[in-house]
Amino acid sequence: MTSSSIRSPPAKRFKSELPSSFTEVTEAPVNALFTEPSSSTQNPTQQKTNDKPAGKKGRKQRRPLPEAFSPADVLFHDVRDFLGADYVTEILAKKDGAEWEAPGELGLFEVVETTAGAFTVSGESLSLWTSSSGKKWAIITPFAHPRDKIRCKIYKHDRLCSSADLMEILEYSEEFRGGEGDRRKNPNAGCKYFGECGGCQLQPVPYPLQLSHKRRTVDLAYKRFSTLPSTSVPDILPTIGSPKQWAYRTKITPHFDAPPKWARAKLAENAGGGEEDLMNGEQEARKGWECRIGFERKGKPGVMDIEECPIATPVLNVKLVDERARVQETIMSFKKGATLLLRDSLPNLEPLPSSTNPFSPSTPILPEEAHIAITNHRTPVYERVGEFIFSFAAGSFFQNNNSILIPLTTYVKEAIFPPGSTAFPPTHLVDTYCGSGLFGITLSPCFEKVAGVEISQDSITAAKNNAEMNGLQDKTTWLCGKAEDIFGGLAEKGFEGGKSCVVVDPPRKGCDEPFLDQLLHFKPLTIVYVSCNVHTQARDVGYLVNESAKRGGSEWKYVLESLRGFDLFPQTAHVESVAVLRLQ
Ligand SMILES: C[S@@+](CC[C@H](N)C(=O)[O-])C[C@H]1O[C@@H](n2cnc3c(N)ncnc32)[C@H](O)[C@@H]1O
Repeated sequence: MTSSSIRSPPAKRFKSELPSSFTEVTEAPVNALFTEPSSSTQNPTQQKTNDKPAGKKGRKQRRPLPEAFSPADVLFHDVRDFLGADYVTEILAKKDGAEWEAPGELGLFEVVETTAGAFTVSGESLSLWTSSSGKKWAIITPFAHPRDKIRCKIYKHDRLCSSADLMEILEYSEEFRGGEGDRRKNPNAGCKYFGECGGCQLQPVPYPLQLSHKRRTVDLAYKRFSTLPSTSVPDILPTIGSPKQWAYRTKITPHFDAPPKWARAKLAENAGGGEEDLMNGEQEARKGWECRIGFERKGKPGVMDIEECPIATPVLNVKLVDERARVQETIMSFKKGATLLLRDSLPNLEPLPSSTNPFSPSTPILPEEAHIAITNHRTPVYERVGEFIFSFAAGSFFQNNNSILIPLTTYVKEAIFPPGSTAFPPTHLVDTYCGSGLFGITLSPCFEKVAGVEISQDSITAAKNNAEMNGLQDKTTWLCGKAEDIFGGLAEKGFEGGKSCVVVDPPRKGCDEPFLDQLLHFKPLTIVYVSCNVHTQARDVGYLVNESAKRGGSEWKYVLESLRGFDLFPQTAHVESVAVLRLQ
């Protein structure tokens, strides 16, 4: 794999420039930084002359292949590209299980010194190990970056690769360090849990390079999973950065484990006594283990104790102190672990906007300090996106980075109505997988009619309520039902493909074929597909483009006009991808 996997300069086809509301953060120039395997590594003390499998002699390891489009599948593609597709194809063709067998020299719990050569899509490092007989193998180590010289310890073998724990960075690569979260630069920067917490893989990476990484992710996803020829995939446009790169996350869900069984048994021993016995018993039962409240450890079981999360909004971190104290105090009453919910909200609106007294866009924007944190799943949360107000139950879906929602929704609007276009503009919008109506409501000023479709009745109720709070009850329709069988229901409400645009924003698993088939049958003028999983998006977009070419013959087809990532999740490896398809 080489740097040519990212094409530049950016596409010319989608003329729309960034809306004025964008805080543009320029990407770092994309070069070989991410991808070149550096020189291969052999631990000199471990060199042997043959490739006996590291597992039991002769035993074939039969392991299930990862589910298509899953993180494990994406990782396997990273490994394949890193080792060389031809080399991997050759190994897989042998059908003797060789792809599962780590070189004998690379035993479990081996400590290896190596130089990281590439970045996986999920932000881990890949190093190349070549055995003395020439077998190539990848070592995956989190929290290291391309060109870092590292010491790591192998803990698991997998197909053509091994996973390792990072023990030490012997020499830092300069390109991938020096971001705001690099604690070498400033010991108080970023997060003190970086290197252990599974949440943010990219913290030390300068932000422009984070954006380049996400652009590369979109590019790779379409190469790997869309089945489209390169001529049908436009150059990936630069990733749009998040206005806030820290303190942006409006929802966090820390977990905690229940006390160990033996501790609860100790407590039970004293249950029959008086109050003093009970207190002493509880003190005893609390000894010898720690109540940890936080997030999962990377690559290890169990929860890490985390007092503060620097990507969460300030009000959530303040509330986290109280929530942690509450759990620590009552932990002995828990038989099972649990997950806390902390959600950032505007304070209750008074009077509550309604269809007769809708939210006024001139309402002053409240400062950060006025926000509150909600912890009950059912309590309504209020969030403002530009001139619109949204309310939804704290436990239901809403995008987690409010700071980028105006750029995102403005971009979708401008993709539907490209400046200077002479094409017939859509008058109707169908917001599929609409949640509480984010796209339908924010884009409503551009349309005569808007319909939202959603599987969750609670979200549809919220969407209807949001339409009313914004005075949009007359031009909007919200339908609960599976998106898989919805376009028929819209026809009677005056929605025809020939005057409509469809926004598609499914969950991570993407759309299923019945939905995509109905979408093709509906034949809207424009489809804007927004996704937090670019791999399933690439699959679905490939299906739409390929099937439309088959079904439309020489009459019509969908063309993938533009592709771009939005950074809804700074410091993490996740990207939100927006694909624009136009009917031709
Ligand atoms: C990624 S969220 C997007 C929500 C909304 N567009 C937003 O940005 O706030 C995906 C939504 O799809 C809904 N959903 C999941 N499966 C669905 C299906 N088969 N049909 C319709 N909606 C579905 C979920 O309830 C969820 O609200």
